[in-house]
Amino acid sequence: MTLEVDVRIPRADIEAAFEVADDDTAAILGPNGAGKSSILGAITGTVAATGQVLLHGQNLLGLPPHRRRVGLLGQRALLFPHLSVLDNVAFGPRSAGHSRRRARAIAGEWLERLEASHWADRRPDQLSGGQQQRVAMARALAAEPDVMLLDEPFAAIDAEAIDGLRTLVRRHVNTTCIIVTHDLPDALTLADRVIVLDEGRIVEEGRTTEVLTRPRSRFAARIAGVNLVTGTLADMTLTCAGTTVTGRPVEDGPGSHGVAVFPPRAVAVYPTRPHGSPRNTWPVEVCTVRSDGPGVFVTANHPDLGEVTAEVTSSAAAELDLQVGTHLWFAVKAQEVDLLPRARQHRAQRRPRPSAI
Ligand SMILES: Nc1ncnc2c1ncn2[C@@H]1O[C@H](COP(=O)(O)OP(=O)(O)OP(=O)(O)O)[C@@H](O)[C@H]1O
Repeated sequence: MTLEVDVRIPRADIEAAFEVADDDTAAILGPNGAGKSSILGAITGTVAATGQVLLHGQNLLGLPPHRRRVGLLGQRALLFPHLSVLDNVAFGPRSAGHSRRRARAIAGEWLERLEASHWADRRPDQLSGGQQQRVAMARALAAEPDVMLLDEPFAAIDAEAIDGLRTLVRRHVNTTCIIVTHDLPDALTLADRVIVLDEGRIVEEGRTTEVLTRPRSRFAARIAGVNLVTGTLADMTLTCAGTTVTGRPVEDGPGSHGVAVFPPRAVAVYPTRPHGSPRNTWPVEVCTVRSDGPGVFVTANHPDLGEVTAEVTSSAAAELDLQVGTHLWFAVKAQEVDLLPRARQHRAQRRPRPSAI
């Protein structure tokens, strides 16, 4: 369902209007205090707002929070400490009017989908933070929300658990969704579109890869400023037109669409083809040269990969003939390249909701 947001939030002078298309995911990015959580609060009903939040043509602002069919997963799991994991997850279906038995059956199914059924009888304090967050995700999804809001859902999770949780979100959050994040991989792997908020106003909005490759706002430039190449993933490669980019192994398997991400400082620049070179060695033609502080950014075109930017020191720049049209070689070590599955491409792999049991 398409979500149309056009709200004013008096507590912090926030005014924002945007739309999230049916079953799309939008990432809201922005500096601390920009108003990201307040906007989610306006949608859930915990923050006072005027204007409208339209879903099925109905203005959610006129409804009490429990009737909005909006699910929220925040930084902390906030499970009910006195209930078992199963009963925590059954809470949503039970509140929606299902019998206790049916609510537990739905909860059991969600726990299985999120690979958490072995904790069904435990209490929340017997689980790690990452495990609790997985249960909280099951609890939110078991209520079958029309819209899912994720407010920095991995911010308090140990680094090694984040990839697994992100994969679960990709597979199982199959409804219109907004994620607030500071993390580039979250935006790239989960969001179709990016909305950048600063001081309560939207300063930039667009398709994720476009905003992150050509950021116009200072904030997007700060978290992006990376090279992104889109293509088809295999275990350790991404193929774009006829060129293969080798990187670190990817979890989400061969055949899916993905993106190779590497920072300009990882790109080495040579006037001729380097010997004993890394796997990723590409002939390019310079299109722009820009100085920024101590670094010089050289953007060059490759016939398959498109524009790639390298950052070199000013002394290295002086030794190279950096004119528009100069032919150079760019080289990037495979361990500097992150391969990530793209947001949209997993829609087909997503499973139906388990309410059909
Ligand atoms: N309960 C509150 N009452 C009044 N003002 C608040 C309240 N909570 C937050 N604010 C103000 O609202 C503004 C936006 O805060 P919000 O938490 O929405 O920003 P954010 O972009 O989510 O920030 P962060 O990334 O730090 O979580 C800030 O100026 C903040 O001081």
